[in-house]
Amino acid sequence: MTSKLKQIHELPPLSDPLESAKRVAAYKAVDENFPHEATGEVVVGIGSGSTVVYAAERIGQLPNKANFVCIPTGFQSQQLIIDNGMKLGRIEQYPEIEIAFDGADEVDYQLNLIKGGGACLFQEKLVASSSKKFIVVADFRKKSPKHLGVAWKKGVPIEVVPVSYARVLKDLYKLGAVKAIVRQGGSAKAGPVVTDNNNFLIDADFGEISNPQKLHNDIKGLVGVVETGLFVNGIANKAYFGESNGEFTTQE
Ligand SMILES: O=C(CO)[C@H](O)[C@H](O)COP(=O)(O)O
Repeated sequence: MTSKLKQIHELPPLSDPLESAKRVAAYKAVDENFPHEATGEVVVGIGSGSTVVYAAERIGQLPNKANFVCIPTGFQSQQLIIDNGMKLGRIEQYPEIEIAFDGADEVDYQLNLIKGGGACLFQEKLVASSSKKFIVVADFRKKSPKHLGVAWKKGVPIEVVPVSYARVLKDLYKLGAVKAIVRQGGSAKAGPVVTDNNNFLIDADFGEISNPQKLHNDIKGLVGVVETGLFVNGIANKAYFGESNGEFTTQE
């Protein structure tokens, strides 16, 4: 069925080269991993952010898209599914997902990720950890030369129950954070960002993270923490990176 689709090299480049990099990563990830020939129902996870927009666009171009049930990771992703004419499902109905596509803020050499720059980390982790195959789509800026905390300098996003934020901030400093702040809405909203789950987000900078699994476990053990943006322990199967020269690279 892929042969009926326009191939990526047949498409005109986008005006912003960074957008072209995101598109090539996402289209290639879908083309090479999506079960195109499936005739029965396929449950697909759709992540959040600006790169996964192109993955949803590509899946929406498939002629058998009526067979797919797409599980969102938040409000933006729900809109993406609807806008691309795909069937929307809920994780409560489909707790087992065949394949999920999502972006990342940083990817290390072992395919550990920092996610949550778009404030959707909890549902993103729920969907990714419920998927048999989890494919990351990103542009070249997201690759870390080695550890997490090198390319992404804004800190590890952590979703917390609102009433616990002050306590968690103190505890994060005890765990070694050099800076921890409650994410603010800025000019778009006075006060903190409120997630799709009605929680707050803390961004905690731990510098270069040599043991992301341990850091995740330590943060997850704090009272008030719902989830961390450290995606570790082999959760991601493969990453596609759009490069600045219009090509793509992979890591698995
Ligand atoms: O984790 C995320 C949202 O919570 C995004 O996937 C991450 O921020 C990457 O976004 P983009 O593709 O726009 O760079």
